[in-house]
Amino acid sequence: MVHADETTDTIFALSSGAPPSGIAVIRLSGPRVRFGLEKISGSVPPPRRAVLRAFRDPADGGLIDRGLLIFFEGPASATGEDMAELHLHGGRAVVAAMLRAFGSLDGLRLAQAGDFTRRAFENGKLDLTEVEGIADLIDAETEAQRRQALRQADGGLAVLVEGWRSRLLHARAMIEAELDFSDEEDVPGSVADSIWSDMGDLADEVRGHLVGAHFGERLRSGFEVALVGPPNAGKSSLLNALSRRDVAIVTDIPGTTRDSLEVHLDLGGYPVTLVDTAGLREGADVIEAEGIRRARQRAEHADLVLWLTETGEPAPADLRSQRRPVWAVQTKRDLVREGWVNPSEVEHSISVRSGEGLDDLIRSIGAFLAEQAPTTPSIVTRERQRRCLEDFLAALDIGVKGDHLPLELRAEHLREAGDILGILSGRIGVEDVLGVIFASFCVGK
Ligand SMILES: Nc1nc2c(ncn2[C@@H]2O[C@H](COP(=O)(O)OP(=O)(O)OP(=O)(O)O)[C@@H](O)[C@H]2O)c(=O)[nH]1
Ligand SMILES: [K+]
Ligand SMILES: [Mg+2]
Repeated sequence: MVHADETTDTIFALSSGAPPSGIAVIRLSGPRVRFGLEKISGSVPPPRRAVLRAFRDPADGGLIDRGLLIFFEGPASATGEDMAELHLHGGRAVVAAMLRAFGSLDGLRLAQAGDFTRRAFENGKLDLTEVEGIADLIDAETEAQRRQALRQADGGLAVLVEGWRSRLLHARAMIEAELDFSDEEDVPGSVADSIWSDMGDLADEVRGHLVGAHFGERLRSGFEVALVGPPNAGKSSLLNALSRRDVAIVTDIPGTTRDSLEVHLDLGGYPVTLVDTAGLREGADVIEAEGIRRARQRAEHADLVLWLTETGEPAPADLRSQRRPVWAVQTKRDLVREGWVNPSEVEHSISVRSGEGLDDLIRSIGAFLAEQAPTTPSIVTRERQRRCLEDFLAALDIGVKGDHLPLELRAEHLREAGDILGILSGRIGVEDVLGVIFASFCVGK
């Protein structure tokens, strides 16, 4: 897994945001960090102490900037290698000159996306689920996302997996011992019985963590709320009102929206993808019919469907037949006409024009999402993690429930289960997964 050419290089990159900014942070990692610091700032400061230094161009000694310098001595650093941080003035030219100066030094190169985190992973500072947590922490846009990502970056899943792995190793060792002894005819009793009951408990524990997996994955990627209803119901108007932008075209012509359109919102700390769809009606032209097909499809995959009509009538049966809830929402409350359902009788009644009912609707959606949250926070947040744990359970269950199988075969399934945990934490066989995960990072992380 360790590539000699990559780890012998010393990497550097701008780790703070795009200049100009108040301060820019350039990070370095690798065996030639000391050499780089000597060339640029004259000497290597004592580890973990911020010192004020002049940074000079190694070519002509010209002053580039003055700023803070911190040296971290490996292996007690984020990557496990020697590292340094330079805090500079965050001007474009300052940053460019500094990067150019480091690039002119032998054995130093600009880092690629995710290089620093990759080294931390390869040097055993992080397991793969922690790496995934860090990626999510950087991407987190809402409070609930931040908390979930931090739990994972902090080793929430990694610690569990490590515990499961050692229980599995213990079980396998006991079974190996039993297999060895069973050659001798007169060994009494069987240790394996207690082992299998512990493995059964382990399976239940993992199953428990999978219960919240769907919520965890949705919290990471966003919950989908679909706006569905007949033409002119006011779907696009509601999308615009909730996102406080003119995202969708609104006209009094039925069939204005022909394709699905989405916006990302923060509703009560939860990430929500709000989807506007084409109005559902019979006898539409080819383009509109395709839009209607997509609308139904989006509704099928949504976590919540809002059925918008001017009358507040319930949604058609086929929309309500699926598992996720469908709320009937009466629109244009400001226009409520005689003979129509009294707004006090429908659950949600709104007017985009007057603003009535909008806050209530937002609150209800937030409360609905909060209700979905499992009582213990979900620790599984990605499809990759969930699939690993499902495969793990499948292998473990064959072992646990296989009293009719020879002990060797049951033990073999435990070995397989252990390998799957290794894939989950990134210990084995994951080169292809690694490429994808690290490429999703920014340069300098
Ligand atoms: N009075 C009033 N008019 C509204 C309200 N909401 C929407 N409208 C009007 O209703 C008409 C249709 O609104 P849209 O948001 O385009 O409706 P839609 O459901 O997206 O329509 P399609 O995309 O054609 O299916 C527009 O003329 C809006 O201005 C409201 O709360 N009160
Ligand atoms: K319309
Ligand atoms: Mg529309």
